[in-house]
Amino acid sequence: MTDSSPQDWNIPAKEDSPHEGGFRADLKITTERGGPTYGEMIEQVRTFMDKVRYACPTHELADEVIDDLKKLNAKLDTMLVDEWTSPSGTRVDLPSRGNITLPPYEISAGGPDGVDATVIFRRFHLGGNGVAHGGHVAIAFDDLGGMAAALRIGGVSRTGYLTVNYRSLTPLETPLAVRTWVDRQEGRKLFIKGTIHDGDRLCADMDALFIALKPGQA
Ligand SMILES: CCCCCCCC(=O)SCCNC(=O)CCNC(=O)[C@H](O)C(C)(C)COP(=O)(O)OP(=O)(O)OC[C@H]1O[C@@H](n2cnc3c(N)ncnc32)[C@H](O)[C@@H]1OP(=O)(O)O
Repeated sequence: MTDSSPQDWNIPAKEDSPHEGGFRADLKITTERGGPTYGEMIEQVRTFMDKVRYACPTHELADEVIDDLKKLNAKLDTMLVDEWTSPSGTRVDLPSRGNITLPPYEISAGGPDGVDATVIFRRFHLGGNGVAHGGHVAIAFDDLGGMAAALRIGGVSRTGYLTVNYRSLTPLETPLAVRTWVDRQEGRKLFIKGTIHDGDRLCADMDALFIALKPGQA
């Protein structure tokens, strides 16, 4: 935590926050929270992060940006809610459900047989030499692999392990085809596979284990 605005991030859930265990048990889907321009707000933050990644500000400009950001942070401080009622992660109408921490993806098909999505790694997902950081590739697989597991079992699971094979370079700012699916299930264990393609070229594939949470499990 920086400077003068200490923040208790562990804001307790309210009584009507429908959660149980490690993830929300009763996923109340709404596209209302955060208002009609929430997606544009998230997009502006992503664009800002793109600029930050490549900008070399003067001392004066850095100070100006710091002042502006302090004002914005103070504005958001007035509206912080617990994680269960934050729109980030539940806005199914937005790329990556409005979750700012994820590379933006859009789902084209999803069900018990798997998930098809298009992901775009942004400029701020740069690893080096103009291509995506491998960790960000793994994040895309983790979320979309978890989604394939969730759609199979109709409940939540946590990642046990996740192996990524980086087969070729993963470009930035390019729509990439992601597919994740349940390869097999043994009780609570869901063995998930996934691929990311740039056109016909395989960029990476995934082999993961997700474990369905028991009721109330953290
Ligand atoms: C739609 C949105 C999707 C979002 C998806 C995001 C998913 C995430 O990122 S989750 C965050 C990262 N993951 C974590 O933090 C998980 C941390 N670990 C845990 O909480 C626990 O270890 C947990 C819940 C995974 C499993 O614990 P528990 O419920 O006690 O199960 P446990 O009895 O140990 O294991 C169940 C089975 O899985 C096996 N198993 C567990 N972990 C592993 C592993 N890493 N490798 C291989 N097998 C494993 C066990 O051997 C056991 O097998 P069997 O039934 O054949 O004996």
